[in-house]
Amino acid sequence: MTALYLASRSPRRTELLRQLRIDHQVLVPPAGDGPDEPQLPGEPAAEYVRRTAREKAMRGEQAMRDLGLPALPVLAADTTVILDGDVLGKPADRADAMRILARLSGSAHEVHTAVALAHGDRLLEDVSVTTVRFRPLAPADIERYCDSGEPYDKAGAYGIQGLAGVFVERIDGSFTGVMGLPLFETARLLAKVGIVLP
Ligand SMILES: Cc1cn([C@H]2C[C@H](O)[C@@H](COP(=O)(O)OP(=O)(O)OP(=O)(O)O)O2)c(=O)[nH]c1=O
Repeated sequence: MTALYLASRSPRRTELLRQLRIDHQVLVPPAGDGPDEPQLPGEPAAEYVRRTAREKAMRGEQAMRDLGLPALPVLAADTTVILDGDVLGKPADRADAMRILARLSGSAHEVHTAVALAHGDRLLEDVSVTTVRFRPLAPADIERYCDSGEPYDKAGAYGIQGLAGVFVERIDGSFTGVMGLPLFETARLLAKVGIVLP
């Protein structure tokens, strides 16, 4: 039986929720809804990621009502890579991916994944913050990685779960959070609306 709606186009989020064996239905607002809200002037990166996750959950809940679907909790998340206070989002193109990866090379960055759960008049949220340290990347590493096609739909132009795993010297935090849905925080939110894991 469907326990919740996942308001996300991210295949990683579906996969991670499946790992918890939670029956869910993907519910994305109609195409043409546009990209995520841009960062507001002066808005700190850490607040931006939380707000974006809340807005995704609220848009999902609106879509549930508009479609006349049975009322269930709506889960959404947003993942952002932060370096020196700058938000490194999804790369616009290859040159952008190369520029982002060059910035990540040989240093540590933070990955924030905010999770929001809308249910009735409640909007619950949590955030996972992970520090990821990259080894120094040679220009040839960056070229090859961009050729793989992996950077393009991912915040910070990399996926820890794929080829970029070899760039990661260490992480301090949540692997699933870096991938897009922190399972510890997600399970804790789901418990608050009575969804227990098998
Ligand atoms: C850093 C990192 C990000 N990512 C992905 C997770 C997210 O899908 C994406 C960040 O973009 P998001 O804007 O958080 O999510 P999305 O646009 O893919 O999906 P939706 O808004 O519909 O929920 O980057 C990885 O898969 N691995 C990683 O290591």
